[in-house]
Amino acid sequence: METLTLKPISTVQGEVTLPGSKSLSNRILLLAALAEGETTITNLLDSDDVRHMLTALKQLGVEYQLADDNRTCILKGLGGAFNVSEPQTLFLGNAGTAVRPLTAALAISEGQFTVTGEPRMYERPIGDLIDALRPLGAEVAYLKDQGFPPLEINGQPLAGGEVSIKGNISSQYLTALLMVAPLFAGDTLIRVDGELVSKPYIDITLDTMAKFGVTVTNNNYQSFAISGGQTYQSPGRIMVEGDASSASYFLAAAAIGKGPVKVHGTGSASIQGDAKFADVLEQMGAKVTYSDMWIEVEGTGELNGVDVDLNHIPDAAMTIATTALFAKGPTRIRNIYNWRVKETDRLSAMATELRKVGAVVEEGEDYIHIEPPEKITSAAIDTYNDHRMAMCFSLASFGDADIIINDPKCTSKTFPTYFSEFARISKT
Ligand SMILES: O=C(O)C1=C[C@@H](OP(=O)(O)O)[C@@H](O)[C@H](O)C1
Ligand SMILES: C=C(OP(=O)(O)O)C(=O)O
Repeated sequence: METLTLKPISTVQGEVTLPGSKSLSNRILLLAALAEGETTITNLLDSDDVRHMLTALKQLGVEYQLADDNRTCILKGLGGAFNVSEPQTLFLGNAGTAVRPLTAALAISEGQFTVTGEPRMYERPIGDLIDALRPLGAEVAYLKDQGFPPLEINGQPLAGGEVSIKGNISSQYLTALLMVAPLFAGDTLIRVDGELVSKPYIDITLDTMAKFGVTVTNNNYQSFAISGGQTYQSPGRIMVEGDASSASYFLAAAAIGKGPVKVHGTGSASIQGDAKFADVLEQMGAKVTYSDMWIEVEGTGELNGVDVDLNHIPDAAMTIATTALFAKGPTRIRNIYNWRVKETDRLSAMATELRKVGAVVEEGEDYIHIEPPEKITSAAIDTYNDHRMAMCFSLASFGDADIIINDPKCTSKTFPTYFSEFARISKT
């Protein structure tokens, strides 16, 4: 196994141009494929999750040209759902933003499809989405465990209607249903059954749909009304915002060290919920400046632990867990049960690895409580094939000890060049 040794650093300083947002890249690619007209997508993320979406679209008959750097894509929309004569097996890795929306899109397309992925994807639930699609007439079968991929889908046009969906495990199921609802023959009313997690991701979905010409009536995230028989319309050109979750590591590093660090590509005008991550750093004591499309953080020399509900920013929330190593007093991150069904069981993985560097950690069913150590212990950090575990633990190198990151290349899911960017702004 490859490892990366991070030598102790004292500060970070500089500017980072963020790679494109994963959440936006995969939404835009799918809607551009379903839309009428040609779309030029710029600042597309070049990473595993997006590559899986691109490969799947090609298999589904979508024509596109990718620039040499994979960041500009000119895509010819189909003007409706997919229509494929040969059965297709789509390998979607561990990309939730590909598996969930594509499953819904395939369910309404003509053809026979098998959705496969990495072993971890077979442990990540999808039953709440299938339970919503089946009453509408979708034919989806589980090929292994009930409620989990791999899936076999016998696609066909659907009529729409009234449908309930659970949103307490992942917002991606609702996102998937919202994205296909305009293509149903008739009107649709989606009712969210119970609690909805990760709400800001629904804003990303609705905003992207609007950019492709479809308006949804959002009744306070409890129900959504969508007219049927619509066709998405290409906006012509569309630029992907910088990834706000990827920004969190650099901003937290500035809060721990001295900074300043300025990230370009996300800011107060961003549609991504994770752009609000810096508010938590501010609450901990950092100085934060927002402009529309950049964020700057400067350390003040004092970081305090916080007790926060971070359900709205589950990905960037992980960055607070390792920032907490350098805060005065304990930090508690609450309402994050669904960390358990992401790239790994992140509550368990985070607790295990934080303990290795000396923190005293309580792992609750849906929270984590972290007492920072007096001094960081040198450790080899396991990353569980989870890009965010690897990126979060780069922050532990602010202690006076070597930090070894096992399998650093797992950042390729969303940020293949992360460690070189981190090294570029690091000062020993
Ligand atoms: O819709 C999206 O783009 C995402 C939604 C979130 O998932 P959940 O809704 O499962 O929390 C987030 O963790 C994931 O990285 C991306
Ligand atoms: C949870 C994540 O990914 P996915 O889109 O696969 O759910 C993530 O990127 O942290």
